[in-house]
Parts: sequence; structure tokens; C-alpha cells
Amino acid sequence: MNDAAFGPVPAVRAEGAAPVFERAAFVGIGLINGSLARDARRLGLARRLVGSARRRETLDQALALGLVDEATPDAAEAVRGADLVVLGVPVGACGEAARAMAPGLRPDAIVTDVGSVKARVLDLVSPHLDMRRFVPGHPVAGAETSGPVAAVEHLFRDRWCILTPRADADAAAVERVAALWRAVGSKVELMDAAQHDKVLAAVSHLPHLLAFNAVNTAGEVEHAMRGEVLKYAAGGFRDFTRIAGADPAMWRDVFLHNKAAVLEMTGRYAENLAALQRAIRRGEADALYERFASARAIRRGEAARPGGAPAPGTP
Ligand SMILES: NC(=O)c1ccc[n+]([C@@H]2O[C@H](COP(=O)([O-])OP(=O)(O)OC[C@H]3O[C@@H](n4cnc5c(N)ncnc54)[C@H](O)[C@@H]3O)[C@@H](O)[C@H]2O)c1
Ligand SMILES: O=C(O)C(=O)C[C@]1(C(=O)O)C=C[C@@H](O)C=C1
Repeated sequence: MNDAAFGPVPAVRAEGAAPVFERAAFVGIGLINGSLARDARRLGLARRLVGSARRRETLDQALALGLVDEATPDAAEAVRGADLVVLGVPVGACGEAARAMAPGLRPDAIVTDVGSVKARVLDLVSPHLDMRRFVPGHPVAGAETSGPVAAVEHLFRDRWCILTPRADADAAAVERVAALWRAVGSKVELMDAAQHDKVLAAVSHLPHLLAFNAVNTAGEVEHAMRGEVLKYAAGGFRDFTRIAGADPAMWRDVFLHNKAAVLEMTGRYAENLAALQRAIRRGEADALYERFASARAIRRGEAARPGGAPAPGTP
């Protein structure tokens, strides 16, 4: 895959020392927070790591895997004394998690999150946190796996991490969170939350919706034909639908909390699909060829996008 075809604008990698936090608390300790905790330990970015999750089994796994030094189901207890708090729960649970941890928060603690949607997370946590010290974040990296057992080192290396702080955010807090992500190898970009949600609706949320729907459609066909269908799925179906193996609760929350942007992208997609259907019905070979050739050129980073934006690297 040519990743250059999909990057937005180039990020400037600022120089500077990696931050060291005294006590980093991870509220929610699954794939993303667990992977960040692994890198934080490996790189010495935090002297003590603490995890919080609702279920004892999750906490025991996080401890057994060495992701954290301490684990507790009490979010306020987990964040007590922490100078860095990272929220890593499904986006719909961010408000409740912020409310639960607030009584234990140090007034000077920096709080960030890793949620896949940004505008709604800001709304959900704002009644509970000092928003000057809340730096919303989204590492654009992941997998279809989940839970502490899925946590891996280097997940964020050479990936984007988008931060969407409000205008009144403390600049030093933003820089410290940016430095944390740079330390784990990410390219950091600042973006407006609404813009983030539109961009990710196009390149992450829409593809997941299509993958879930493609798998369900094939499953329905299998049922209707009363015969085996899915066992014949080869590389194309498997590549296209890998992400349909992702956690349904996480993705339910993404779609519920990025409604407007996702509906805009599904609308655009439906228009393009209708044009393809028409071309197929009418046997318009040239129209089909042009659309497929355009997609291939964009995918390979060789062409200007529809709408005029040049591919990265194009003079
Ligand atoms: N999976 C990805 O590829 C990916 C990538 C980037 C960002 N994200 C975002 O990161 C966040 C965490 O995702 P993940 O993939 O690490 O998930 P995960 O399922 O691996 O971990 C989620 C954690 O949140 C806890 N949790 C789940 N539901 C909860 C609830 N209702 N209340 C409190 N805690 C709850 C779980 O116990 C677990 O500790 C999500 O907001 C997701 O949108 C995910
Ligand atoms: O690689 C994958 O499996 C992912 O789905 C990662 C992925 C994505 O690329 O859409 C999923 C959700 C995120 O918020 C960020 C990254």
C-alpha cells in the first residue's frame, strides 16, 4: 500500500525532549491505551503506570501483561496523583468516565483521550473537566482487535496523531501531549474537532460501515441460498472486510456520536454508487473504466483527487 496517497498535509516533526510523567493513569486499558502504556514503559515516559477498567478480568490481564503497575476499577482512585490521564474508552462512555474520575483529579493534571470522534467527546467531558487542561487526541492507528491482550508496542510509529484542542486550551498542556505522541513515533497534527470528524468519517468511519454491511450482506445471501457462500471468500473479500472484525460497541458509539459527518459521507457514497449502478445497467463501459481508473490512481497516489486537490508529492 502506498500510504503517501492517504496522508493529509505533512506534519512538522518538532524537536525536543520526550516528556516524562510521574504517574500516568489510563482510564480504560484496551488496545489503544494498552499499546500506549507499553510504549510509555519501554521509552521511560512515565515513572508509574496505573490502569482502570470496569471488569476485574481486564484489570488482571493488564497487570499480568505488565502494561501497568497498579490497576483499580475506581477511576477516581486511578487518577489520584496522576500528572497525565488518558481516557481510552468507547467515545459514548467518555462523559461518564470523566465524571467518575473527576473527584480524584489533580488540578494541574493534563487529561487527554484517544477517541475516534472528537467534537462530541469535547461536549461529553466538558461538564466534568477543566477544559484548559484537556487535550483531545486521536491516534489514527489501530486494529480490529481489542482488550489488553491486543496491546502491542510500536502501534503508533509513523502514524498520524490528531489533536483537537479548544482555543482556550493551555498551550503547554497541548505541547506536552504532542511531545508524548511524537515520543512514541507519531506525526502530530493540530486540527479543528469538526474538521477531524469529517475527515475521519470519509477515511475511517465510512469504510467500517461498508465492511460491516458487506459481511452481513454475504451472510444473508448464504442464508437465502441455503448453501455455503462465505467459505469461498478469497483475498478481495478478506482484505476489504478485515475491519468488520472490530468491536461492535466501539463502532456503535462512533456512528452515534459522529452522526452528521457520517450521514454526509454515506450520502456522497450513495450518489457515487447510484452512478455506478446506472453505468452497469446501461452497459457504459467507458464510464465504468474511468471511475475505476480514477480510484486506482488516487489509491496509488498518482492522481489529482476529484475536486482538484493534488495527491501529496505532486508538484
Ligand atoms: N480500535 C482502534 O483501532 C482504535 C484506533 C484509534 C482510536 N480508537 C479509540 O480508542 C478508544 C478505545 O478503543 P480500544 O480499541 O482501545 O477499545 P478496547 O475495547 O480495546 O478497550 C476499551 C476499554 O474501555 C473499557 N470500556 C468499555 N466500555 C466501557 C464503558 N461503557 N465504560 C467504561 N469503560 C468501558 C474496557 O474495559 C477497556 O478497558 C475508543 O474511543 C476508540 O474509538 C480505537
Ligand atoms: O487498522 C485498523 O484496523 C483500523 O481500523 C484502525 C482505524 C482506521 O484506520 O480506521 C480505526 C479507528 C480509528 O479511530 C483509527 C484507526
